[in-house]
Amino acid sequence: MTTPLVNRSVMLWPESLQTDIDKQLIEGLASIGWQFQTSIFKKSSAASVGLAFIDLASLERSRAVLEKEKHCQWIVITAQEELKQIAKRLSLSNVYDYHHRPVDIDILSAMIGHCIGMQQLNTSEPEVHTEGPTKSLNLLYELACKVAKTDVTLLLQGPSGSGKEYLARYIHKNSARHTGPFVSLNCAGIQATLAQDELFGHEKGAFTGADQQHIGAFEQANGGTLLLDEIGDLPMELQGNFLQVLETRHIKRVGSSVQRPIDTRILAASHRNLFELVQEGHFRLDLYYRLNVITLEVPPLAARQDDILPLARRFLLEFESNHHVSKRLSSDAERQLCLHYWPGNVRELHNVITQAAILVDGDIIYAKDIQFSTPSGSGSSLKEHLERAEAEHIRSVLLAHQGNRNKAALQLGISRHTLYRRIKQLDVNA
Ligand SMILES: Nc1ncnc2c1ncn2[C@@H]1O[C@H](COP(=O)(O)OP(=O)(O)OP(=O)(O)O)[C@@H](O)[C@H]1O
Repeated sequence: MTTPLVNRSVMLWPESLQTDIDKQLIEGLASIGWQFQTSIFKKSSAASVGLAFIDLASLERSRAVLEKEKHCQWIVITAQEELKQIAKRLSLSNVYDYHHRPVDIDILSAMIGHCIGMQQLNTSEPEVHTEGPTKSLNLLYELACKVAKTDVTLLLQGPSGSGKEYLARYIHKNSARHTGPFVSLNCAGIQATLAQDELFGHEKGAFTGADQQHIGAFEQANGGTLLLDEIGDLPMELQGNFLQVLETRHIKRVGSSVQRPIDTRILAASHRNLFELVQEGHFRLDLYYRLNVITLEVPPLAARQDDILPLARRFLLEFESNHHVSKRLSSDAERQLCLHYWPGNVRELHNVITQAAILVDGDIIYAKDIQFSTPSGSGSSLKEHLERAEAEHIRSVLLAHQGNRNKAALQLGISRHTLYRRIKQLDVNA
């Protein structure tokens, strides 16, 4: 059953528009019922779709904002002559569509409605995954499925872009909480005062400028799951409060003395080794032990070669269902993808495929159409490529076991002696 379309909120970027044509477009959309939100950094926003007016001059700043606002699907509007270049250089997975001026209001309105509808479909009828694309992910996803049935706090580790949030969403969808909200909060780079507000919320009048009550992430995710991404960056002064929430399952809004119960499953993710942060004095040991009950380790894409083509095809199918255009990879393009080292992991693969699908006119993507945003591994031999993947995998397994070589060797299925030898030969930096 489809949820009725009740959400008419649309995010707007930039917050104040420069051209009269764009202002008129927004006024026109507002006159037919769309409500615009301009406080782009407010996590409590109801909008899951945004309009972004981008030109080449503002591209870099806009990209940073759109990338940060990844819970939102963006419809990008540009000048006709800049469209192709912007599509090529922006290439973000949360860009839903591109339009150039002059924009037809009715078409844009239908597109916004369609985008919201697609997201409601995705959240109201969650796809339940039963297996990952490779054997290594199958094991990981099987374990995730088991722990999804419990409410235990989990730590998800793995390099940036490897799929930690994807795994967190999978756990949420396969849990008894799947009809509740999934909220993701990135702790990286938030100042302590702002982070406290984002996590715990505040009462009206709690501080100068608090003219409205704000519900924090713990409460927004009530009945569902909260992912605290980059937990290693949570300011030290808030780590104690967070530990207390994990233990008491109560929170206190800023400016309130009332302890409120929360029914929120908490997942924490990090691309950094939390134990190292503990040793450096940046992360509390007691919180580390509280989080480290079960750790799920997502390997880098370079260490799961078998994933590259199934994922690439999955992204093309996703493109087809969003844009109603079918594209496929030639065998030389597939070879090219397999030779790349993917330092940006699955996110990079997603971007490369989406960009190629947008830019190629025909229905086949050839090797020449594939453009990597990171240095290509295609010049290296297969041996070099495999060695890099092996080194990366050994490094991530060692990190998962806080450098314990006995445990790492056991997980890797090799002897301790072989592990020592490979660390030396491959110059693994763990
Ligand atoms: N198994 C998968 N199948 C399909 N898409 C995937 C898969 N894993 C990751 N992705 C996609 O790859 C991109 C990056 O994944 P995700 O955001 O989960 O990575 P991450 O490890 O949380 O990154 P970061 O540490 O930077 O937050 C997303 O667009 C996600 O949808």
